[in-house]
Amino acid sequence: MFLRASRPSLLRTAFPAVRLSSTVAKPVSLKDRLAELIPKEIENVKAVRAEHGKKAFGPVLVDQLYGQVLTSVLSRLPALIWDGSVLDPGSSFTRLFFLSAHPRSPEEGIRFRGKTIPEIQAELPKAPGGSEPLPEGLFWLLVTGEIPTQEQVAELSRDWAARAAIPEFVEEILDRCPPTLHPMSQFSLAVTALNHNSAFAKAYQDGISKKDYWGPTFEDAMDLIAKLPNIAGRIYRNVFAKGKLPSIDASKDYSHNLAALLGFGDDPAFVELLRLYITIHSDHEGGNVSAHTGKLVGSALSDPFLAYGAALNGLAGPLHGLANQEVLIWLRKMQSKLGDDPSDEAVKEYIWSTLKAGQVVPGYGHAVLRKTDPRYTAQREFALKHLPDDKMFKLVGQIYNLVPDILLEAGKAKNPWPNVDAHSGVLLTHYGLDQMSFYTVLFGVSRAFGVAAQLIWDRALGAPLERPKSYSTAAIQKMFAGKP
Ligand SMILES: CC(=O)SCCNC(=O)CCNC(=O)[C@H](O)C(C)(C)COP(=O)(O)OP(=O)(O)OC[C@H]1O[C@@H](n2cnc3c(N)ncnc32)[C@H](O)[C@@H]1OP(=O)(O)O
Ligand SMILES: O=C([O-])CC(=O)C(=O)O
Repeated sequence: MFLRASRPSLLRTAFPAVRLSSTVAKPVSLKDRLAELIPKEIENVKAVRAEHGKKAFGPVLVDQLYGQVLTSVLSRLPALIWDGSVLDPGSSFTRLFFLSAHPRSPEEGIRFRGKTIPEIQAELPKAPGGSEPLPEGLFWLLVTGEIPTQEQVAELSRDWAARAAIPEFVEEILDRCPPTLHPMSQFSLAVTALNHNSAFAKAYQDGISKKDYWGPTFEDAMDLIAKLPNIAGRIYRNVFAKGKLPSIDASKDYSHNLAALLGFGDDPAFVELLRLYITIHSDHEGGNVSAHTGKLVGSALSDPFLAYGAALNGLAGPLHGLANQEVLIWLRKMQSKLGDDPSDEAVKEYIWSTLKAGQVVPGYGHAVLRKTDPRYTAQREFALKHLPDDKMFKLVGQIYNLVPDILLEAGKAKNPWPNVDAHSGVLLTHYGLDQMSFYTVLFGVSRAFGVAAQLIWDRALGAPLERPKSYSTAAIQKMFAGKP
């Protein structure tokens, strides 16, 4: 709301804090003042980028600090150590520093400790009668760099089952959440509250030496992973009124227990899907929002529960993990508008209408990948094997044939190909888990594996506090003023 200074004396009496000039209106509300300042600052930033954008600032260009030109600096600058997984070793560095001298790398996608998804599918231990890898084996691989034996994996299943119970007060927190509170907010609340029993926080208070940090961090990391199925199951049953939570079965693997807690334990195909799902969503090197947040918060020696609670809040954003929910909402809207069997022309028009409305096509594009996400391909192969005739699966395939050309024609997205989130919801929906606001919780259960593995190593190797330098636009202007 703006006050006109037409009657200065009256205004001064009623609003003494308002500074008046005889001619200019001054907003009294902070938001109104901000609304005035924003367009001016947008112009100012444009001018700074036009004048100084191509000037080198350390290893980067000024423009890259603001992002979007050439490529956002943060997704290219080697800045983090992350041991569990890497997207195309070497190529990002090459592209940042030797852009013109080297051909563009194809960015083939994730490797867990050097192994591609098909390789881990072949090499990691399976459940009796199962054909998908057990996430227990993936965690062993992330932590040690080694493929575990069947016995080692069985021991992890038993250990996690033994640690699975959550404190009563955490159950109460969840039971008191309104069902309208998003499942990811409930998830983050519960994980943060687990810090109550953190072995690391206690050991730190008791004066543990730096060289011993990794021990209690390991215990917390194991507790964190072990307790997630009970938290996820409780949220699912509370929010969607799905009845009483069963107990953990110590003779079953992690994914089987998670499926049972959600009410799908009797469906072997769903259990297999969860094994694949948790394995492939676990880790995507260190710079993605959730993993990086976990590492950043952990660098302050916040315990693994606090660090992972923070990571979950990042995963809950629609440009990151929540995109799997957004994909399903988008597909459902498309189906309700165009019917079950739409023509390519109708689908194209729907995709264009999304872009023209200033929205992103969910499930497409990526900050680092430059081709179809191999996690998308793994899920597509699962669908071809288990649900080839599913209508929504067919729609996902149809969209795959149309979106990349449209994104290329629109001319903004650097990667027109699908990411992991373009496919996951369709698989879950097929088995009856069609409450899309819950999907990112499952992603969160899985991502804990990667973040926890790295937190253990960060404490073992004495990783430093993370504190990047930042600059204001005014500082940039001052620094480069008058310089060619
Ligand atoms: C597990 C995961 O986190 S995977 C990613 C999940 N997220 C999604 O699927 C959401 C849709 N995708 C996107 O929004 C983006 O591709 C991201 C967030 C994944 C990557 O973002 P960026 O690294 O900034 O991508 P990029 O450099 O290609 O962006 C350049 C422009 O293209 C646009 N763009 C990128 N992807 C898309 C898309 N799928 N639909 C429409 N526009 C897009 C960006 O919004 C940006 O526009 P702007 O210049 O107006 O700001
Ligand atoms: O790597 C990224 O930025 C996003 C992503 O795909 C993930 O975290 O799984």
